[in-house]
Amino acid sequence: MSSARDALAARRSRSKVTDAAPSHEEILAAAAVAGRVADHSSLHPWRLIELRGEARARLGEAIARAEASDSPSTKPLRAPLLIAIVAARKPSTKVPHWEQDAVASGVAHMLSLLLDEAGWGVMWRTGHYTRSESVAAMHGLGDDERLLGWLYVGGRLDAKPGKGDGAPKLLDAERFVSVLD
Ligand SMILES: Cc1cc2nc3c(=O)[nH]c(=O)nc-3n(C[C@H](O)[C@H](O)[C@H](O)COP(=O)(O)O)c2cc1C
Repeated sequence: MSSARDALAARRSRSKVTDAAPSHEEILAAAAVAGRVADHSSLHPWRLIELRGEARARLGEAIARAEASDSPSTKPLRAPLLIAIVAARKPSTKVPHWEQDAVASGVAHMLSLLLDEAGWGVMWRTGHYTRSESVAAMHGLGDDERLLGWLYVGGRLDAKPGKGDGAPKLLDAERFVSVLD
């Protein structure tokens, strides 16, 4: 098992994946760990929805309705498994929605990292239709739930030499970190 530092330094998004996909049990195991992110008042303001098989085609139809298009979108078919990230806002006088959404986003990043570390290809995707009514209805979202997009998950293609097979470059953190004293 790699350290969190090593896993994050090596992580990269994979836009093209094969038809292999992690099982529901693997997603449950990864979600149990991803849900360990800091969570103000432990509200657990998130949930995940796995879209497999025909559900991806139904999402394509919902996207078409959002776009007033005659033909279903084929975008959801780009991976065998889509994991919808839902910010499930809970009633709280102490924790505002933006803090709750930060927790849901954190869970998605951690889940993405864990799946990448386990050898799967992952890419977080959205679109201008992400918060459309038809897409919300297709997922069965409640009034206090908002989609943050989908993790597209599948098997990794063999890396072509020289293409995406090296360690990603780390950021020049001096640009993003300042000090007040
Ligand atoms: C909330 C969110 C939504 C995103 N939506 C898209 C998207 O719709 N299309 C896309 O090409 N990349 C999208 N990205 C960016 C990719 O997931 C990925 O991070 C980016 O291509 C950079 O690659 P890297 O993760 O290997 O550094 C999104 C990322 C986040 C966090």
